[in-house]
Amino acid sequence: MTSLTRTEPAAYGRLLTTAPNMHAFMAQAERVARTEASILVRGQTGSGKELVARYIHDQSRRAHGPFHAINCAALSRELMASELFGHKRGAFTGATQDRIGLLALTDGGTLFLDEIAEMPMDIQAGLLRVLQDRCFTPLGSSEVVHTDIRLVSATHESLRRLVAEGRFREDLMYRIRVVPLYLPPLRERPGDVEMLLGHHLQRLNASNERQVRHIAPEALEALLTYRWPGNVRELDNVMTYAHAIGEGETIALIDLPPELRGEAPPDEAWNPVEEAEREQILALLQQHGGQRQVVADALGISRATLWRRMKTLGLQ
Ligand SMILES: Nc1ncnc2c1ncn2[C@@H]1O[C@H](COP(=O)(O)OP(=O)(O)OP(=O)(O)O)[C@@H](O)[C@H]1O
Repeated sequence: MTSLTRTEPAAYGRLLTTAPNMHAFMAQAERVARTEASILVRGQTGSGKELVARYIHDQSRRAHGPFHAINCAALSRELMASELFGHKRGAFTGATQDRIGLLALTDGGTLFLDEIAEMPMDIQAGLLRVLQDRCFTPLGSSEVVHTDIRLVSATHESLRRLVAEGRFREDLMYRIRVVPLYLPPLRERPGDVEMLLGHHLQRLNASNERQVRHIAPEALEALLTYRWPGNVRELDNVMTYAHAIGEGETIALIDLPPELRGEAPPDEAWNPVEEAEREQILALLQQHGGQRQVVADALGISRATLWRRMKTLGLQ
């Protein structure tokens, strides 16, 4: 069995790494943090872009000012406009009260705009005005509000390509990517997968009954050779799953999700009843440190039935 070697990572705020290219990346982030330049972090999903933005804020002269983050992909056009610019009561149906937007709330601080490529064109125009003239107008108001924000944006897409396709304003692109930073994906950070496996196991051991001490060699091989398209977030989820699903001190290959074992995931046809059952079993496994007998007792079924249900639900 393989016990993970515990390499002490460097911590940049909450971002942990042991990789030389990441130390270089964070040193660069630290240097630009001290300027007022707008920064665009380019990186894959789950690779830590928000942690980088937070670190830049904490290292900047604005560290004592506010830090706010907004994910442009998660909001409708209307909600994004009102989140950012705020609105006056009566500005639209449902606006029953005045609302102060993030652009005003972040005055003197740093605003992190995640997935900026998803920002609709008319909101882009409003943001450009903030960067050029340091002012904006809340929805339904004629008042001009002044604000002093430092912008850190992030995208997993090429803004140049979006500009060429007419989906992103060229003038705004130049304003927000004064300094572009390219965050390496997890698979290009030497040593980080192993370090993060150890880190997450320690965290999971601390909050669960099950105490994992080893990873079986073939499971470790699968974890180290996987491409991690969802980066650190995916690694975190995979370890939470493996910790909940297996038993005893060792994570075995069978405890890993199918994609890590080189298999297609179980039938994707979504079944809400099965989904609810899957969640219930996972929650109980987590709660009882992976002890299947206790989980079977809690569900009022035999251990063999639990095993069969878990197999049907793609949990083993
Ligand atoms: N190097 C790291 N060390 C420890 N935790 C990390 C690291 N990178 C990311 N994480 C964790 O992984 C998760 C995803 O990170 P984060 O939200 O910063 O990624 P992101 O690139 O902004 O994701 P998205 O593109 O989906 O918005 C968070 O829980 C974060 O704490």
